Amino acid sequence: MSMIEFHNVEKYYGEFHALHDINLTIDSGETVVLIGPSGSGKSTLIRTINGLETIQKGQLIVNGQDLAQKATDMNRIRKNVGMVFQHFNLYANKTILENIMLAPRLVLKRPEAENKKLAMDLLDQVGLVDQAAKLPAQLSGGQQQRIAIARSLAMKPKALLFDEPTSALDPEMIDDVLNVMTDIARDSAMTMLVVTHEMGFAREVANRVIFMADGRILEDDSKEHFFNGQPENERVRQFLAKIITH
Ligand SMILES: Nc1ncnc2c1ncn2[C@@H]1O[C@H](COP(=O)(O)OP(=O)(O)OP(=O)(O)O)[C@@H](O)[C@H]1O
Repeated sequence: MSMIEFHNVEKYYGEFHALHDINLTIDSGETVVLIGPSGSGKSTLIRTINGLETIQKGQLIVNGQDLAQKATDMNRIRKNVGMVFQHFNLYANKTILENIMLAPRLVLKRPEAENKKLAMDLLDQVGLVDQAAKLPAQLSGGQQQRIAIARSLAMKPKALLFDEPTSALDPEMIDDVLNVMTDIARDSAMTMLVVTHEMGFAREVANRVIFMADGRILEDDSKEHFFNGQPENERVRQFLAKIITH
């Protein structure tokens, strides 16, 4: 079953044409990595999926709902589709535990004891159970990002979108975050769409790799073909040669 479907989608920022004729289907349970040069539209594409950006043309269906229809309830979409941002976006004045418990309490009305138990289990899963009472600023960037992931998981979403989750981190913290993401990709049935420059992660866990440039999808391929075969497109080959030698 498909979780996300783009049909001939076009996106403009004023006059600027940011997404050109996007056609893309992501099935439930797939892990898809989205790569491409800076400014190619990766963030824009991912942000349209939970309505943070609107599209001007075409059709975008998420979890069976057409985002262009007025009757579509964006809150329901966001309940089912979580997002992890580059800069964590934790609530600065709330404890780590509260950060995780807040949305399930307010949106899902999950009973308090059950909510707390799930939050503690998730803290355990991301290796930070001893940090529950702290404030976000008392944690490292890598720890904050793992909390942001736990917070998204607390909503039990069907899909998780990651927008460059490790680009703001010091190098020594990147693996801790990627390991958490790898475990989710392997152990859960969740759909994951990940914008990242971490090719090791893509090689290890992606089912598919998508390459964008200038607002267009130039390549949409199985991981095996993408890394082992020769991508058809010259720009994709150049991009790969550059990042892999770095
Ligand atoms: N709110 C906005 N208003 C106008 N233009 C925008 C806006 N957001 C993005 N853009 C433009 O759209 C294009 C695509 O941006 P986007 O952030 O989606 O690219 P990206 O591939 O995610 O880049 P990066 O890897 O640098 O984050 C860029 O040219 C950018 O300047």
